[in-house]
This record gives sequence, structure tokens and C-alpha cells, in this order.
Amino acid sequence: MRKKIVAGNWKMNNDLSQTQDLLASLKTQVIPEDVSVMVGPSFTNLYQAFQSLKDHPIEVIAQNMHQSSEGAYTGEVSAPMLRSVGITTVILGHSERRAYFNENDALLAEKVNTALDNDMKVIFCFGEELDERKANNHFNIVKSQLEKGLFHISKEHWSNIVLAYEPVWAIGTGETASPEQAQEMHSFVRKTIASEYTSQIAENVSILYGGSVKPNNAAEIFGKEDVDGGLIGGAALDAQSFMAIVNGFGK
Ligand SMILES: O=C[C@H](O)COP(=O)(O)O
Repeated sequence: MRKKIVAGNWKMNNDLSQTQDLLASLKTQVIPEDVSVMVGPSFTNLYQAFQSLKDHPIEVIAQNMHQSSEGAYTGEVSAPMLRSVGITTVILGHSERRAYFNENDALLAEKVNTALDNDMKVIFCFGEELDERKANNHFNIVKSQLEKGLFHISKEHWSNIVLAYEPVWAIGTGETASPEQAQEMHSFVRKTIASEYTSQIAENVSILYGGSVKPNNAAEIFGKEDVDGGLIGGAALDAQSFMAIVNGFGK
């Protein structure tokens, strides 16, 4: 049975003191047993966050990492560095990384390999832009992102992969994909994985939806058969909103 997951991507928000405040609020919450809850603070606050949540079911994850494990890459952070502060899950391929930092499919394929080589789990993000959806090209775009960035991995590595479908037009815009649009794409992705790999792999991988998920729409989107949770941006910055999304999902 696949895991239900709600992951908060804090993006470039929250300094140390704000991070401590948000973690303190989250730590008072009871986490439903059937939902894996994750939060992704900035690099500077990962160590503090990991230490703070050590005895708590919420997992601390990273938002990005470099494709090399070490070297002369000023300003970058490697997979072994993340591991050294307790982090074992990383988000890769977020549309903001693709758009603002020129991360293309080939680079993401390298990053995926480095993460897996370092025994890390990957939340692999993908999704189409608005003009691509309007041109009815969204399935091709998503298939291509998966084929070029992820489908080189071996069958054995799929247990370390979580997928996150994030239509770019829905991120931070207040405009969500409808539950039907999310389900349609998630089902397409699952079928694509079944044909490239096996139906068992396709059935077991969690596929999250991301893009303007809020407490008032989460339950309906997460209620769809192939939606296994969410990657939450803005609403994850507020403990009450985030926990309302988590609790609306847990049974
Ligand atoms: O990583 C999270 C997504 O980009 C969604 O962000 P959002 O919930 O602010 O739209």
C-alpha cells in the first residue's frame, strides 16, 4: 500500500527564529499515524530543525542539493553534507529550480543519481506551464520530464522515489488544478510508470499534488484515487493551516 504524504516546502522563507517558532508550534501537534509529514526549511536551518524534531514523527527534508558529492562549487550544498546533519530526503526538480536556476532534465537526472548513490530519498517534481496546458500538450511535457530526468533509474531504486505533480500555473497563484485535473494527470503518470517499469512499481509509488493546496481544498484533491498527498508551499508556513491539511487527510 502506498504512503500518504504531506510535505511542506518552506522555500526561501523563515530565518532561524521564525523557523524555531514554526517548529515549536508543529511539535505540539499530534501527527496522524497514517500520514508521513515532512517539512523542508532552508539550508541554514536544517541542522537546527533536524535536532529539534529528532524525537518527533515529522521528517526534516532538504529543498535541493548539488549534483556532485564534493568539490569547488562555491555556494553549493552536497548530498553527503545533508546526510551529515541527518537529512535523508531531498526535493529535486521543483519548477522554481527549473525556471530560475536553469535546472534542465539532464542536470536533474544527475542529481537524482547522486541522491540515490548517497542513500537519499527523492521527491521528484514535474509539471507543465500554462501555455503547455492550453496547447493540450501537458501529458507530453510531463512524460518527457519523467523520461529524461527519472526513468533512467533501476527498478530497485523506485522505493526511494516520491513523485510530485506541480502544474506551474497553480504554484503560488491561488489557482489550483481541479481534483479531476489532478487525478487525470496522476493516473496518466501511474500508467506511464507501469508501462516503462512494472504495474507493481506504479501502484507503490506515492504521487503528491502541489499548487495552491489550502485547508479548504486539500481533502477534495487528496480524496482522488491516485493522489497520495501534497507538496505544500504557502500554507505550510503557518502551523495551523499546515496541520489542518495534514489532519484533513489522516483518518
Ligand atoms: O513546493 C510547493 C509548491 O510549489 C506549491 O506552492 P504553493 O502551495 O505556495 O502553491
